[in-house]
Amino acid sequence: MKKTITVKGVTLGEGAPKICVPMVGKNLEQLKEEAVFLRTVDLDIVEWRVDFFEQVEDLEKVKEALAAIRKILKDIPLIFTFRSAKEGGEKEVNENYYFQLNKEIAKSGLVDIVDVELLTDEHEVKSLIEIAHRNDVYAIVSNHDFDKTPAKEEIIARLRKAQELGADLPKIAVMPRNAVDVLTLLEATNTMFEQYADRPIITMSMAGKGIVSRLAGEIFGSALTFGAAKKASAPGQVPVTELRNILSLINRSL
Ligand SMILES: O=C1C[C@@](O)(C(=O)O)C[C@@H](O)[C@@H]1O
Repeated sequence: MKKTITVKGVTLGEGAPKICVPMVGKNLEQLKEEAVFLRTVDLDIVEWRVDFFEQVEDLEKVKEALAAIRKILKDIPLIFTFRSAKEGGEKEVNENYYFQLNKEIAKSGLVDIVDVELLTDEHEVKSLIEIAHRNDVYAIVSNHDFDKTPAKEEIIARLRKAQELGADLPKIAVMPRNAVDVLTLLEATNTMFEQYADRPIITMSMAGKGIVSRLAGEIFGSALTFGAAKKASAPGQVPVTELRNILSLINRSL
């Protein structure tokens, strides 16, 4: 039996992939509005993409905004993600602040999952995961290639590296240049799921060409899919309502 992960009643790694919608507000007012709107959307998990927040470099402001978001979202599972510019995000901060921010938030009791990028300081990644676990917070260890799709072996190696570092949810997002690249991502996902995944994994091939990877996770082995409510946080995200219908259709066909 493969392990599943349950966050506030939402189980990843069982049945249809769960739907995560990113929040991309720039300031407190926009974030509050977004959170209120998201309460009306059929989603399973919310991700706060804090790199979109104008005051992300002020830890106290981040905590304040987070408290406001949590108050509105109530018991919806929440992922905290600072996506660096080099991996497709909005901003770059120095690595010290990146880890300080994530560690403080992991200790805050306000989030359920933190996302940490694989290609950062290994020692710091491990230490952040330890802190997260001590505070009952799960860790995604993620990697993004907005330029290309690495070889199957490389995709698997990165997901396994994330496992080795202690990730609860290894994740990789890659950019396809052609249809074969989409197959490469799906094949890597399937092999990882069949042979090495003792815990749920998250994979996607981005942009229009990669769409099948955001829909067919239940077949190939990806536990979470990112959908768009108002504004997408990455190319290729499918509107949530359509996403839920397709995920259910696939689930019923299996
Ligand atoms: O890592 C991911 C996946 C993603 O890049 C996507 O392609 O859907 C969207 C991001 O918000 C999230 O942090």
